[in-house]
Amino acid sequence: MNNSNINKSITKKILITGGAGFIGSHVVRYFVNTYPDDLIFNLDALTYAGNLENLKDIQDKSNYKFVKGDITDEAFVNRLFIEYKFDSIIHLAAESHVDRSIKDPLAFAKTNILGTMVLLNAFKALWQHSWEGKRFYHISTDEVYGSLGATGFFTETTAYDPNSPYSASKASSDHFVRAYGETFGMPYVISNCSNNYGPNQFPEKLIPLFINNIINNKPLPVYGDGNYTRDWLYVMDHAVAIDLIYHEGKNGETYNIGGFNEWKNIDLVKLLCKLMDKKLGRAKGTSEKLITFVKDRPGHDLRYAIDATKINKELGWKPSVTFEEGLDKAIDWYLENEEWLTHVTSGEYQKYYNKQYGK
Ligand SMILES: Cc1cn([C@H]2C[C@H](O)[C@@H](COP(=O)(O)OP(=O)(O)O[C@H]3O[C@H](CO)[C@@H](O)[C@H](O)[C@H]3O)O2)c(=O)[nH]c1=O
Repeated sequence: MNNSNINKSITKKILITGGAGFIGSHVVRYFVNTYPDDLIFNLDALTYAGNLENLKDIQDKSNYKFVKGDITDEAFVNRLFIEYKFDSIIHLAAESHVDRSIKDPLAFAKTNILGTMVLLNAFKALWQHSWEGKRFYHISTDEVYGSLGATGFFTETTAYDPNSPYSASKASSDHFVRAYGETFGMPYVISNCSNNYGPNQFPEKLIPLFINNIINNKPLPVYGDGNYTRDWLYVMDHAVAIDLIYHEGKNGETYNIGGFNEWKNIDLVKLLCKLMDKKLGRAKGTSEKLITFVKDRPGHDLRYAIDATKINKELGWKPSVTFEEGLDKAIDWYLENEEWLTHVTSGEYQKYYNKQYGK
């Protein structure tokens, strides 16, 4: 196994997949602005969840290039790798919504497993003769570990035990990345993160969906009894962790990333309602009336909680944004960008970009 880590001082061609999506767009912007000497390529299929509007502030930077394409298109990906000879990959492109994975598991296997393998193969074909200074970084999820009971934490050595088609597909892609490391000597690193929130998140996930519904006076569908627990992390803190792991993480290692910030869904939703009433100048208790308990998600994981000691001790990372600050910033962003919300939910941006980039 090649243990050399990434050298910051040498100009690199870095491919970020899924860079037009929620977490990806924050990572792309951070890298483009922080590393002007590196060339940042953003490969994204611009599905319903990807949006170039998310990156309009950096679209003309000389160290940034957008490429529209699907990671499952093997011939296209191989051509791209031969043309640009990427030094490293930060792989975020994925189908990510658990409810969608229950409706269409195959789409998740295709993008998350097959797509990852296409990238691994293309990277292997380029560099197998010499892996020096190269790295495949797979961005993954804490859901691969399955569900916790009322106590305990996921650590990097917790056994994988995925429950949803989404988490099974991410667990599988993690395994393939490790297998390419063991079998072909590919230098890799993996991180598994908890629930992200912040600007630009597609309003199907809990926080942006409920903000959007409160704005529009629509019901807030809380699954089951609402006593499910998630750990929440502001998306920019995730982007900073990714930067640290990419540059300073050890090859062949996994890092867990979390917010040290557990909330029961129902408590989080009530807090959101309170904050939104204040922001919208509505009477106390107005938004809470929108809470509607609905049928539970099948196979709903009870609790996720991350032990982020390793990344803290080894790389000095910890979240910088408190939940109060983060929620406040996120709510303000959605209120200031209601047009974005309308456009992404109507698919209008997609039509525009698909026309512009050909589809
Ligand atoms: C959309 C929705 C969600 N929920 C519940 C289900 C979960 O317990 C919690 C959060 O749901 P979601 O926002 O869908 O996120 P969750 O299933 O935890 O998964 C997220 O977090 C994962 C990391 O833990 C990421 O890997 C996934 O890509 C991301 O989608 O809220 C509701 O009660 N009602 C809803 O309408």
